[in-house]
Amino acid sequence: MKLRGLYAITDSQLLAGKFLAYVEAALEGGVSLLQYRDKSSDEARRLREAEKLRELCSRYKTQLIINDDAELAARLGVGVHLGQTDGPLTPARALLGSKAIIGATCHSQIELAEQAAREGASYVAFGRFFNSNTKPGAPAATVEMLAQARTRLQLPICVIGGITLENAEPLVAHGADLLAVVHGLFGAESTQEVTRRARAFNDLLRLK
Ligand SMILES: Cc1ncc(COP(=O)(O)OP(=O)(O)O)c(N)n1
Ligand SMILES: Cc1ncsc1CCOP(=O)(O)O
Ligand SMILES: [Mg+2]
Repeated sequence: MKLRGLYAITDSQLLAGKFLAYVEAALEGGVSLLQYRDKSSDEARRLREAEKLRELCSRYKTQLIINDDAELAARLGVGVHLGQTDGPLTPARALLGSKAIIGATCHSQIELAEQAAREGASYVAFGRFFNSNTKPGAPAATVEMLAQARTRLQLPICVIGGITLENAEPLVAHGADLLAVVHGLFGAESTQEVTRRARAFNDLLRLK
């Protein structure tokens, strides 16, 4: 099945004290991929939280992806997202097997995406497209580059960086399959608003 839809990404600071409630609210609204993104080095906590997310995801039939850490993904039997400095794709594919979802950060470079495709990525991610509070220093990408990438790549294309319900439409129109969102989803004031936003992202992608 082609990867398409809302790609919710967790943020430890933003979700402090409401982590599982907000994640479940998003899943309730419809999430295709959920990424566990925790940049801390507390491995025990990371394992504990990732296990909880795996349980929640299996209830909602959502695919769990671990950021940065192919070993943790292998331990849990889930997918992984790797940036340009998070280790090579080929050994990750060998470790996780042919069915695992493996994503690759390609910033704004189509050549990186073509290489990731050759090395077995399941999707490629471009961005940031807009200003991002979560990762302000990420290299910028443009809609023009996205349109060009769409003509050159067969793999599902994920877009990331400052995406909200107000600015996502041109990205979908220019070929994005997956909308990866932190603040635009989890920055909401209530669980009800998280669910509403998730549904609205799915409407934008014409999935529901
Ligand atoms: C879906 C998705 N796209 C891009 C990234 C960024 O990955 P990376 O460049 O490795 O940066 P960190 O997220 O690890 O800080 C991502 N995590 N997910
Ligand atoms: C991890 C990452 N990589 C590029 S931008 C970004 C952060 C996305 O978060 P937000 O949706 O809050 O901008
Ligand atoms: Mg990374």
